[in-house]
Amino acid sequence: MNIVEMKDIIWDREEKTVLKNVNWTIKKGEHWCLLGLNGSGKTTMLNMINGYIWPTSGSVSVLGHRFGEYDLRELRKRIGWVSTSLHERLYYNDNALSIVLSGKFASIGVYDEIQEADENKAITILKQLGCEQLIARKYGTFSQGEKQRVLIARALMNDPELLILDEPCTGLDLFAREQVLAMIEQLATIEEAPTLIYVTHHVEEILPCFNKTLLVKDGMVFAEGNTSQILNSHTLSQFFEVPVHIEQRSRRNWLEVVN
Ligand SMILES: Nc1ncnc2c1ncn2[C@@H]1O[C@H](COP(=O)(O)OP(=O)(O)OP(=O)(O)O)[C@@H](O)[C@H]1O
Repeated sequence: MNIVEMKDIIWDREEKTVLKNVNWTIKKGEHWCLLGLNGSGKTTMLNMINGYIWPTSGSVSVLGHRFGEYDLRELRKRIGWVSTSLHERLYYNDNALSIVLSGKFASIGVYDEIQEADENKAITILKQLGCEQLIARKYGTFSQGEKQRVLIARALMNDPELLILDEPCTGLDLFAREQVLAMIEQLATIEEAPTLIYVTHHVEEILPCFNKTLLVKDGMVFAEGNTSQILNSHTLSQFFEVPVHIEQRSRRNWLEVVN
Protein backbone atom coordinates (compact mmCIF):
# COMPACT_ATOMS: atom_id res chain seq x y z
CA MET A 1 0.00 0.00 0.00
CA ASN A 2 1.27 3.44 -0.90
CA ILE A 3 0.88 6.14 1.74
CA VAL A 4 0.00 8.79 -0.85
CA GLU A 5 -0.61 8.45 -4.55
CA MET A 6 -1.35 11.53 -6.64
CA LYS A 7 -1.87 10.74 -10.30
CA ASP A 8 -2.04 13.30 -13.11
CA ILE A 9 -3.41 15.96 -10.78
CA ILE A 10 -4.76 19.15 -12.26
CA TRP A 11 -6.42 21.82 -10.10
CA ASP A 12 -7.99 24.75 -11.86
CA ARG A 13 -9.01 27.91 -10.05
CA GLU A 14 -10.62 30.86 -11.76
CA GLU A 15 -8.24 31.89 -14.54
CA LYS A 16 -5.35 29.92 -13.13
CA THR A 17 -4.20 26.31 -13.20
CA VAL A 18 -2.65 25.92 -9.76
CA LEU A 19 -1.51 22.30 -10.08
CA LYS A 20 -0.39 21.20 -13.53
CA ASN A 21 -0.22 17.46 -13.90
CA VAL A 22 1.32 16.52 -10.58
CA ASN A 23 2.39 12.92 -10.01
CA TRP A 24 3.71 11.96 -6.60
CA THR A 25 3.91 8.62 -4.80
CA ILE A 26 4.94 8.22 -1.17
CA LYS A 27 5.81 4.72 -0.03
CA LYS A 28 6.02 3.39 3.51
CA GLY A 29 9.45 3.92 4.99
CA GLU A 30 9.99 7.17 3.12
CA HIS A 31 10.08 10.61 4.69
CA TRP A 32 9.61 13.45 2.22
CA CYS A 33 10.64 17.04 2.15
CA LEU A 34 8.58 19.29 -0.07
CA LEU A 35 10.60 22.30 -1.16
CA GLY A 36 9.29 25.22 -3.17
CA LEU A 37 9.09 28.99 -3.31
CA ASN A 38 6.04 31.03 -2.28
CA GLY A 39 3.00 30.26 -4.37
CA SER A 40 4.46 27.14 -5.99
CA GLY A 41 1.55 24.93 -4.91
CA LYS A 42 2.78 23.17 -1.78
CA THR A 43 -0.13 24.01 0.50
CA THR A 44 -2.57 23.17 -2.27
CA MET A 45 -1.03 19.70 -2.53
CA LEU A 46 -1.31 19.20 1.24
CA ASN A 47 -4.92 20.37 1.26
CA MET A 48 -5.62 17.77 -1.38
CA ILE A 49 -3.95 15.00 0.64
CA ASN A 50 -6.14 15.95 3.59
CA GLY A 51 -9.26 15.94 1.45
CA TYR A 52 -10.01 19.65 1.92
CA ILE A 53 -10.00 20.18 -1.84
CA TRP A 54 -10.57 17.87 -4.77
CA PRO A 55 -8.62 17.68 -8.00
CA THR A 56 -10.22 19.04 -11.16
CA SER A 57 -8.89 15.89 -12.80
CA GLY A 58 -6.65 13.02 -11.79
CA SER A 59 -6.88 10.78 -8.74
CA VAL A 60 -5.69 10.91 -5.15
CA SER A 61 -5.44 8.03 -2.74
CA VAL A 62 -4.21 8.33 0.81
CA LEU A 63 -3.37 5.44 3.15
CA GLY A 64 -4.72 3.03 0.57
CA HIS A 65 -8.09 4.75 0.15
CA ARG A 66 -9.14 6.48 -3.02
CA PHE A 67 -10.98 9.73 -2.44
CA GLY A 68 -14.69 9.44 -2.90
CA GLU A 69 -14.74 5.87 -1.61
CA TYR A 70 -13.99 6.41 2.08
CA ASP A 71 -15.15 8.61 4.96
CA LEU A 72 -12.75 11.54 4.98
CA ARG A 73 -13.34 12.25 8.67
CA GLU A 74 -12.06 8.79 9.50
CA LEU A 75 -9.11 9.24 7.19
CA ARG A 76 -8.19 12.58 8.78
CA LYS A 77 -7.94 10.90 12.18
CA ARG A 78 -5.08 8.86 10.73
CA ILE A 79 -3.25 11.95 9.49
CA GLY A 80 -1.45 14.35 11.82
CA TRP A 81 -1.42 17.95 10.66
CA VAL A 82 0.83 20.71 11.93
CA SER A 83 0.38 24.10 10.35
CA THR A 84 0.67 27.68 11.53
CA SER A 85 -2.89 28.25 10.32
CA LEU A 86 -3.94 26.12 13.32
CA HIS A 87 -2.57 28.69 15.77
CA GLU A 88 -5.40 31.11 15.08
CA ARG A 89 -8.03 28.43 15.47
CA LEU A 90 -6.92 27.06 18.84
CA TYR A 91 -8.23 28.50 22.06
CA TYR A 92 -6.07 31.01 23.86
CA ASN A 93 -7.20 29.85 27.30
CA ASP A 94 -6.75 26.12 26.74
CA ASN A 95 -3.73 24.63 28.41
CA ALA A 96 -1.25 22.41 26.56
CA LEU A 97 -2.91 19.29 27.92
CA SER A 98 -6.33 20.22 26.43
CA ILE A 99 -4.74 21.20 23.12
CA VAL A 100 -3.01 17.83 22.86
CA LEU A 101 -6.16 15.96 23.92
CA SER A 102 -8.14 17.70 21.16
CA GLY A 103 -5.85 15.91 18.69
CA LYS A 104 -7.62 12.67 19.57
CA PHE A 105 -10.79 13.90 17.92
CA ALA A 106 -9.06 15.79 15.11
CA SER A 107 -11.11 18.74 16.39
CA ILE A 108 -10.26 22.15 17.76
CA GLY A 109 -11.80 21.82 21.23
CA VAL A 110 -12.42 18.73 23.37
CA TYR A 111 -16.08 17.81 23.13
CA ASP A 112 -16.06 14.14 23.97
CA GLU A 113 -15.46 12.48 27.26
CA ILE A 114 -11.81 12.11 28.13
CA GLN A 115 -10.61 8.84 29.57
CA GLU A 116 -7.83 8.70 32.11
CA ALA A 117 -5.77 6.73 29.59
CA ASP A 118 -6.07 9.60 27.07
CA GLU A 119 -4.87 12.08 29.62
CA ASN A 120 -1.93 9.88 30.57
CA LYS A 121 -1.05 9.46 26.91
CA ALA A 122 -1.16 13.22 26.27
CA ILE A 123 1.09 13.83 29.29
CA THR A 124 3.54 11.15 28.14
CA ILE A 125 3.78 12.69 24.65
CA LEU A 126 4.29 16.18 26.08
CA LYS A 127 7.03 14.86 28.34
CA GLN A 128 8.69 12.97 25.49
CA LEU A 129 8.77 16.16 23.47
CA GLY A 130 10.29 18.15 26.32
CA CYS A 131 7.11 20.16 27.02
CA GLU A 132 6.54 19.02 30.60
CA GLN A 133 6.62 22.58 31.96
CA LEU A 134 3.84 23.64 29.56
CA ILE A 135 1.24 21.04 30.53
CA ALA A 136 -0.91 23.33 32.70
CA ARG A 137 0.00 26.63 31.05
CA LYS A 138 -2.33 28.53 28.70
CA TYR A 139 -1.64 28.20 24.99
CA GLY A 140 -1.95 31.95 24.48
CA THR A 141 1.09 32.54 26.68
CA PHE A 142 3.43 30.23 24.72
CA SER A 143 6.28 31.40 22.53
CA GLN A 144 6.13 30.45 18.84
CA GLY A 145 8.58 27.60 19.43
CA GLU A 146 6.55 26.25 22.35
CA LYS A 147 3.37 26.49 20.29
CA GLN A 148 4.93 24.48 17.49
CA ARG A 149 6.12 21.77 19.86
CA VAL A 150 2.67 21.50 21.44
CA LEU A 151 1.09 21.31 17.97
CA ILE A 152 3.40 18.44 17.08
CA ALA A 153 2.42 16.70 20.34
CA ARG A 154 -1.26 17.26 19.42
CA ALA A 155 -0.72 15.70 16.00
CA LEU A 156 0.80 12.60 17.63
CA MET A 157 -2.16 11.96 19.94
CA ASN A 158 -3.85 9.66 17.42
CA ASP A 159 -0.71 7.70 16.50
CA PRO A 160 -1.00 9.00 12.93
CA GLU A 161 0.28 6.96 10.03
CA LEU A 162 1.08 10.14 8.14
CA LEU A 163 2.33 13.34 9.75
CA ILE A 164 2.29 16.55 7.72
CA LEU A 165 4.49 19.38 8.97
CA ASP A 166 3.71 22.52 6.99
CA GLU A 167 6.55 24.99 7.52
CA PRO A 168 6.84 24.21 11.24
CA CYS A 169 9.91 26.44 11.68
CA THR A 170 8.39 29.63 10.28
CA GLY A 171 8.82 32.50 12.73
CA LEU A 172 11.18 30.62 15.02
CA ASP A 173 14.53 31.94 16.16
CA LEU A 174 17.61 29.83 15.49
CA PHE A 175 17.48 27.98 18.80
CA ALA A 176 13.76 27.30 18.75
CA ARG A 177 14.15 26.07 15.15
CA GLU A 178 16.90 23.66 16.11
CA GLN A 179 14.81 22.42 19.04
CA VAL A 180 11.85 21.68 16.77
CA LEU A 181 14.12 20.05 14.17
CA ALA A 182 15.76 17.87 16.82
CA MET A 183 12.30 16.78 17.93
CA ILE A 184 11.36 15.82 14.38
CA GLU A 185 14.60 13.93 13.85
CA GLN A 186 13.99 12.01 17.08
CA LEU A 187 10.44 11.26 16.02
CA ALA A 188 11.62 9.80 12.73
CA THR A 189 13.87 7.30 14.48
CA ILE A 190 11.27 5.69 16.72
CA GLU A 191 9.83 2.35 15.78
CA GLU A 192 6.41 2.76 14.16
CA ALA A 193 7.25 6.37 13.26
CA PRO A 194 4.62 7.96 11.03
CA THR A 195 5.53 8.75 7.45
CA LEU A 196 6.63 12.38 7.46
CA ILE A 197 5.99 15.15 4.94
CA TYR A 198 7.93 18.28 5.78
CA VAL A 199 7.22 21.47 3.85
CA THR A 200 9.73 24.27 3.73
CA HIS A 201 11.33 27.05 1.70
CA HIS A 202 14.69 26.45 3.35
CA VAL A 203 17.20 23.81 2.29
CA GLU A 204 19.02 23.92 5.63
CA GLU A 205 15.92 22.57 7.39
CA ILE A 206 16.08 19.31 5.43
CA LEU A 207 17.12 16.82 8.09
CA PRO A 208 19.00 13.61 7.31
CA CYS A 209 15.80 11.63 8.08
CA PHE A 210 14.17 13.10 4.94
CA ASN A 211 15.41 10.53 2.49
CA LYS A 212 13.22 11.87 -0.35
CA THR A 213 12.75 15.36 -1.71
CA LEU A 214 10.20 16.85 -4.06
CA LEU A 215 10.94 20.20 -5.69
CA VAL A 216 7.74 22.04 -6.63
CA LYS A 217 7.79 24.96 -9.00
CA ASP A 218 4.91 26.82 -10.57
CA GLY A 219 2.42 24.05 -9.83
CA MET A 220 4.63 21.34 -11.29
CA VAL A 221 7.05 18.75 -10.00
CA PHE A 222 10.44 20.15 -10.98
CA ALA A 223 12.42 17.18 -9.64
CA GLU A 224 11.93 14.33 -7.18
CA GLY A 225 13.91 11.46 -5.77
CA ASN A 226 16.54 10.65 -3.19
CA THR A 227 17.44 13.78 -1.26
CA SER A 228 21.16 13.13 -1.75
CA GLN A 229 20.68 13.19 -5.51
CA ILE A 230 18.26 16.12 -5.68
CA LEU A 231 20.19 18.50 -3.46
CA ASN A 232 23.08 19.50 -5.66
CA SER A 233 24.25 22.90 -6.90
CA HIS A 234 23.31 22.23 -10.53
CA THR A 235 19.69 21.13 -9.91
CA LEU A 236 19.04 23.85 -7.32
CA SER A 237 20.54 26.59 -9.54
CA GLN A 238 18.08 25.60 -12.24
CA PHE A 239 15.27 25.35 -9.71
CA PHE A 240 15.86 28.79 -8.17
CA GLU A 241 16.97 30.32 -11.48
CA VAL A 242 20.02 31.84 -9.82
CA PRO A 243 23.45 30.24 -9.41
CA VAL A 244 23.62 28.67 -5.96
CA HIS A 245 26.20 26.54 -4.23
CA ILE A 246 25.22 23.83 -1.81
CA GLU A 247 27.46 22.39 0.83
CA GLN A 248 26.94 19.54 3.25
CA ARG A 249 27.99 20.02 6.85
CA SER A 250 26.98 17.92 9.84
CA ARG A 251 24.64 15.92 7.57
CA ARG A 252 22.67 19.08 6.76
CA ASN A 253 22.72 21.17 3.58
CA TRP A 254 23.64 24.84 3.47
CA LEU A 255 22.91 26.99 0.49
CA GLU A 256 24.52 30.21 -0.71
CA VAL A 257 23.88 32.35 -3.72
CA VAL A 258 26.95 32.56 -5.94
CA ASN A 259 27.80 36.11 -7.05
N1 LIG B 1 -8.64 28.86 -3.73
C1 LIG B 1 -7.78 29.42 -4.60
N2 LIG B 1 -8.22 30.18 -5.64
C2 LIG B 1 -7.36 30.74 -6.50
N3 LIG B 1 -6.04 30.60 -6.44
C3 LIG B 1 -5.52 29.87 -5.44
C4 LIG B 1 -6.37 29.23 -4.46
N4 LIG B 1 -5.56 28.57 -3.59
C5 LIG B 1 -4.30 28.79 -3.99
N5 LIG B 1 -4.28 29.57 -5.09
C6 LIG B 1 -3.07 30.04 -5.82
O1 LIG B 1 -2.31 28.90 -6.13
C7 LIG B 1 -0.92 29.17 -6.02
C8 LIG B 1 -0.28 28.16 -5.09
O2 LIG B 1 -0.68 28.43 -3.77
P1 LIG B 1 -0.16 27.58 -2.52
O3 LIG B 1 -0.74 28.19 -1.29
O4 LIG B 1 -0.42 26.15 -2.76
O5 LIG B 1 1.42 27.86 -2.59
P2 LIG B 1 2.55 27.49 -1.56
O6 LIG B 1 3.63 26.82 -2.33
O7 LIG B 1 2.01 26.75 -0.40
O8 LIG B 1 3.03 28.94 -1.12
P3 LIG B 1 3.62 29.46 0.28
O9 LIG B 1 4.99 28.91 0.38
O10 LIG B 1 3.62 30.94 0.08
O11 LIG B 1 2.72 29.03 1.38
C9 LIG B 1 -0.80 30.62 -5.56
O12 LIG B 1 -0.58 31.43 -6.69
C10 LIG B 1 -2.17 30.91 -4.96
O13 LIG B 1 -2.52 32.27 -5.09
